[in-house]
Formats: sequence, C-alpha cells, structure tokens
Amino acid sequence: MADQLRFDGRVAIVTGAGAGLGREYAMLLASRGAKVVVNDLGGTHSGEGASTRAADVVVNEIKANGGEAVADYNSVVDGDKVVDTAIKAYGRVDIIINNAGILRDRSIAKISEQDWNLVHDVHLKGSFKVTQAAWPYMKKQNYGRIIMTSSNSGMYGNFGQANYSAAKMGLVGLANTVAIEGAKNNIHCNVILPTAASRMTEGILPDMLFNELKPKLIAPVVVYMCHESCDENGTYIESAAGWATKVHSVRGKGTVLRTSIEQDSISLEAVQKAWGKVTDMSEAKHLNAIGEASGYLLEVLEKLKEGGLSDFEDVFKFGSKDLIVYALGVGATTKNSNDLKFLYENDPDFTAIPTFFVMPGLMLSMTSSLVATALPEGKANLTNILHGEQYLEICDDIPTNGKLTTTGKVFDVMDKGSGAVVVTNCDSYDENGRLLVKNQSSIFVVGAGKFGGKKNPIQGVVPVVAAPNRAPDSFIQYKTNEDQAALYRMSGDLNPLHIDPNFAAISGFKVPILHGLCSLGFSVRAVLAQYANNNSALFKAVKARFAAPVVPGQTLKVDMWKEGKRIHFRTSVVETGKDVITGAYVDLKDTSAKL
Ligand SMILES: CCCCCCC[C@@H](O)CC(=O)SCCNC(=O)CCNC(=O)[C@H](O)C(C)(C)COP(=O)(O)OP(=O)(O)OC[C@H]1O[C@@H](n2cnc3c(N)ncnc32)[C@H](O)[C@@H]1OP(=O)(O)O
Repeated sequence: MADQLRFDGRVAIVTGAGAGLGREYAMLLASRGAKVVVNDLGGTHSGEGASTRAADVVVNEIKANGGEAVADYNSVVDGDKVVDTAIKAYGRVDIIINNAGILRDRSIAKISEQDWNLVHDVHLKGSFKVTQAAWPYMKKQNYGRIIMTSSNSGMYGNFGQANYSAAKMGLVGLANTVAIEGAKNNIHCNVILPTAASRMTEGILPDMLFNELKPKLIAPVVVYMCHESCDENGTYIESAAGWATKVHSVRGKGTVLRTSIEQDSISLEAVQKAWGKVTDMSEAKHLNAIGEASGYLLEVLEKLKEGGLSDFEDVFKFGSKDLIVYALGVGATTKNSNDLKFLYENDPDFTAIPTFFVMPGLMLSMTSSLVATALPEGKANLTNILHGEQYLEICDDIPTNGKLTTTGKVFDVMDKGSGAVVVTNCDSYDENGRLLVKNQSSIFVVGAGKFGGKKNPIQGVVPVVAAPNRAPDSFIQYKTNEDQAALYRMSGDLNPLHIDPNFAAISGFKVPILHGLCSLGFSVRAVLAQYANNNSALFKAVKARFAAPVVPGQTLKVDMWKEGKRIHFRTSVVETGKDVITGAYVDLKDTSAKL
C-alpha cells in the first residue's frame, strides 16, 4: 500500500512486551516493517520471578507473521544490556517504547521501602537507563523516537498507588527534559497515559470498562508517535477504548502579592486576602517552556520596578477590504489568476494571505514608548527602532473578517552591543475566545546596547534557522514597485521611515526603506506559490530575520529549500546581491509541490 505508514529499516525496543500493551506495540511495529527487540523479564505483575517464555512467545508470533524480532530478557534497570541486544542484532536503535511496569499497591501507611523502590526501579529508573543507553546511538543517527508511559494514576492520583503515582509523574518530568535535550538531534520524546485492560489492571477496573479497554485500541496511537512523520515532541497523550486526546498543564494568571519592589515582606493576611486571585483559573494558560514561566516572573519584577509596565491589549477589526489592500501591498496581482482569491471578495476561494495576521497588535507591540520602557536607559524612539525578526503562527482556521482581541507583552530584552533587541509576544483571539494567531516581534534598537544586559535570548524566543548548505531547490523573483511602501502603509504601519525622506535621513537612511513585513509578505507569497499551490490553509508558521533594508523598487529574489514540511528561504535584492531576509523558514501543514 503506497500511503501506509511504514517502519522499514527502523529498530524498535519495546520494554515489557511479553503481554498487554507492550505486546501490541511490538506486533504492530513489526507488522509495519520495524525490527523489534521484545524485552520482557517474564516476572509476575508485582515484579517477582523471571522467565524467557513471555518474550519468546511474542517473538515467535512476530516471526510467524513474517516479521523480524529478537527476544531480550534483561531487567530494564540494566538498560545498557537491553540496548546491547538491539545493537548486536540490528546495529541501531530508532525507537524506544518504555512500557515495562509492575504494581505494588498499598495505601501510603503500608508501603514498604521495598515496594517503593521496586516500583520506582522498574518504571522510572528503567525508563531512564534504557533511554540513556540508547542516547549516543540516536544522537549519532540524528534520529530517535522515545515514549514514556505515564498514567492517570499519576496525573490525578489513585487510592493505594502512591508509589506507582509518584513514579508515573516522574516519567512526565523525565519526558519533558528528554524532549528539550533531544530536539536539536531530531530525538522526540512523548508520553502516553493509557488506560488498558492488562494483568496490572485486572481486578481494579469494573468489568464493563475492562472489556472495552483493549490494548490494541491504544497501540496505533503510540506507534504513530514513533513514526518519523509525527512532529510531536514533549506531548502527553491520553488514550483508551479507541479514543485519544492531548493533555496539558495550565497555569493561572496569578496575582502580585506586593505593591512595589521596595516592599520586601508579605504578611500572611495579605496572602489570605489574595487567595481567590492566586487560585483563580479563569484565565489559565498552558506554557510551552520554562522560559515562559521565568520570563513572566521577570516581567512581574519589571512591572514592579517601573511601578506598572502593563501588558497591552488591542482590538483589531478587519474585513475583505483590508485583506485586499494588504495583498496588493505585498505584490499580489490580477495578472496572476492564482492570486485572484487574495484580491476579489466574490472569488469562491477568497482568503487572506496568512502574513496579513502579523497586523493585530503590531502597532502597539512596536511603539517606541513600549520599547523604551522595556530598556533600562529608555533610549528608544521612532528614529532608532528597526524591525529585527518576526515569528507568526496561525493556530486555527483564518476568517476573512472579524474582530480580534490581542494581548501582548514584552517577553525578552537583549543587549547586543551595537543595539538592544526587545522581543514582544502577542496572542490574538477571536470573538469566541479562540486563539487564532501568535506573533513574536523582535525590535532592534540601534545604538541602545551596552547597558550591561544579557546577550542571549531566554527560552521561548523562536530562533532563526540557517538554510541548508546546498544550492537552493528553487527560487522566485518579484520586482517591488517604487510606491510599494506607500501602498503597504495603508495596511496600518504608518511609520514615517517608509515614506518621509527627511525622517529617513534622521534615521540614517539615504531614502525611505520598505517595511520588513512587506518583504516578508512577498517572500511568503513565493513559498506558498512554489510549495503550497497558493493555498493559505496549508500555512502554519513563518520565522524570519530582517538582515538588511530594502528600498522600494528593488527586485526580491526568494531562494527556497524544501526539507519535508519546512521550507527554508533566503531573500536577497537582485540589484545589489545583498541578503535581506535570512535564517527564515515557513512551516507548512502539508505541501503540494508545483509540477
Ligand atoms: C507608528 C509606529 C510604528 C512602529 C513600528 C515599526 C515597524 C516597522 O515600521 C519597522 C521596519 O519595518 S524597519 C525595516 C525592516 N528592518 C530592517 O530593514 C532591518 C535590517 N537589519 C539591519 O539593518 C541589521 O540587521 C541591524 C541594523 C538590525 C543589525 O545590524 P548590526 O548592528 O550590524 O548587527 P550585527 O553586528 O550583524 O549583529 C549584532 C548582534 O545582533 C544580532 N542581530 C543582527 N541582526 C538582527 C536582527 N535583524 N534581529 C535581531 N537580532 C539581530 C546578531 O545576531 C548579533 O547578536 P549575537 O552577537 O548574539 O549573534
């Protein structure tokens, strides 16, 4: 079958694969071409005894079905031995499903130290040991898919399972960090929270539920997360009975418990008074990275220092006319029949060019006063701020009109010597509270560096990514118009730098320069035309650095490299040969290559 998800050439280790979920993972992986190490110590569900039988039976079953498998009888605590089995038999390891587990259920008062240690050894230490042993191989291959098995017993607690619950939440923490450390080597780590009928849950779950909780209904969810096409990393998926969902942690908005930076103590009574706000989850949000949490704390401190640098909020209304003016501003033309959908409101496919959605909150997030307040010496005004970088992510279906509410904040401040970089984050929601767009803008403040600040970004600042080291796969050229900036301004960025020769001169430019976001709009149009059939719905995200200014009338050449669903691009000016957008990429939901 042409579009079957295959694992040919991949080597998978499934721990605890002699029965239940592990057996299903092993069978499914093998049936799709993976070579499988079927690990099972062959003990009882409480971890007593050992036998080679359980693993052998599964290996024989796989072989009888025409697959490849080898048995491994080691305890997962000896992770290096388990991984050795894979290396000796097949020379590599691509997938680890840490599934082995035992139960020693007792109420907290009765858990012996041995009950605690054994459960932690198999679940938590075992997952760590197997993962760590495979790490050098995965790193060298620049590829790995790891699954940690957690449980609702950990997430929510379950009477009589304190040892098991603790180990299972330990696995969530382990996965969080493994996901971060592996990301740059294409090693992904995700968590499954299964509810399955197995030796371990027999007698615990009601019969009706038990009969519906077939492990084979969970196996495809887990095995999909082990496939190279699955981008997920650091995600928790709960699955049972032919159902699956992502699980998130959320954090409330919280409240500041002191009134100024000078107040260095908080009374118990102040905490009691504020408790309602501390525990209010009405505006709870998920945070993607530890940097977001510490970034928020830094911001609270900044607010206290400044006596209240507040988050900003902006309302942005738009309709078909705005989409059309924007499309004209970034070069869409009726000469190209495929652009009509961006220019004519009655076209059956009328839609926005996705980069239109950089607009909500932009003016507020880049105003010189906001940028100035973020800098210790306040050295920012309209004449020394340049747009440095932009990240835009479309989170849901984009409408052709509506009212978006944007909440934004200063997220990071860097001291780059020649200038300061102020990073703002903006999230835009529609009238139903649906998160539609995320924007991150970096503003380069020329001459405002050397204030003794840190040089590097906090986690959560989206990095630029260098283009592959080969000739571009394709390119498209667009000539901008002498009045391009005059037209683009009409979409809302009225900065005089782009039209007023005197103002441009004060800012150090010979002539007014083009908006960075205008060049970005042209570039993303090129990517969509080349790799997405001009279909805005296929657009997911873009990141770009504005490396040098563009003058209206210059010709933009967009070089492109396709790497799966990521299209790297670099934009240069044909007349000067200078790179103007670098480190840039568009992530597509899917591609439809131009023939
Ligand atoms: C009504 C009110 C509205 C207000 C809204 C305003 C929004 C818009 O109107 C504004 C615009 O659109 S401006 C036009 C678009 N932007 C540009 O043309 C900027 C082009 N870039 C440059 O000229 C240089 O990169 C420059 C000058 C930015 C930096 O060059 P250098 O000083 O030479 O820096 P360099 O030595 O190369 O690097 C020093 C450190 O800074 C980092 N860096 C470089 N370029 C960056 C950029 N563009 N963004 C973020 N960081 C950048 C480098 O990585 C380096 O850091 P490190 O040493 O840590 O690597």
